[in-house]
Amino acid sequence: MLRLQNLIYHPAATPEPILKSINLELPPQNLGLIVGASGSGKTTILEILAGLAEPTKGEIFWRTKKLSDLELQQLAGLVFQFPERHFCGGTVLEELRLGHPELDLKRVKDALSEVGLEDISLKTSPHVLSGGQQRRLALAVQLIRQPNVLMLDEPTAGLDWSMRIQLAKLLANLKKHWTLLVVTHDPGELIGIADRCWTIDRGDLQPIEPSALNR
Ligand SMILES: Nc1ncnc2c1ncn2[C@@H]1O[C@H](COP(=O)(O)OP(=O)(O)OP(=O)(O)O)[C@@H](O)[C@H]1O
Repeated sequence: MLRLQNLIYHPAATPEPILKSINLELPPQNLGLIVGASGSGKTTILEILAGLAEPTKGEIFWRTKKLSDLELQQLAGLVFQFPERHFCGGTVLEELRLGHPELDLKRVKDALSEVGLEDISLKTSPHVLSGGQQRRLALAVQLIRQPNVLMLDEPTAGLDWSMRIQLAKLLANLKKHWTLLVVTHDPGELIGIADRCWTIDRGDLQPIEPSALNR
């Protein structure tokens, strides 16, 4: 269970807090969906959970353990918006092993098969993959590290309708083994696979029934 307790993020330069005492609980093997407009604070939540920004106040727990920034970096696998823009390996294998040259081939292949890319050659350049395959590879890059929570920032942005459906199916499959937290301004096909939903408006996070997002 991931738990955020009274989390505030208020940089000195901003008149209003960017996150206003937010609370969130996400059980294991659930998909949590945070929906909010541009600038509402979605990416900031993920950056804090990935240990990339320090909250002003509040606590983050995994099960009963309160986590430090360093522990957060190990907890979370963050897939940025448009992750394919950040690929820097010359091949799929290099991309998966970036920062982890010791990872054995079995682990590489397991990560690829988790995202349905078991048939691609490890020598392929990430840049020649289709848009949908690139998103899958970006997920595998995080999954290979076996994070406790896989976090995705606008995972369906820039994908066409059929690729969005395929990605939603993949995420529904992944949550059988992993805990997922997704943030988006455009929930669409993600609503149907979400177990818990929240809306965020100017840093104010509130729970909402997934069915209410469809209205
Ligand atoms: N360290 C910071 N200092 C000042 N302002 C910040 C800081 N971090 C974030 N902000 C501001 O907080 C607001 C929320 O940003 P955030 O990126 O979390 O929003 P978002 O909901 O992810 O929007 P988008 O989808 O457009 O990225 C924005 O107005 C942003 O400029």
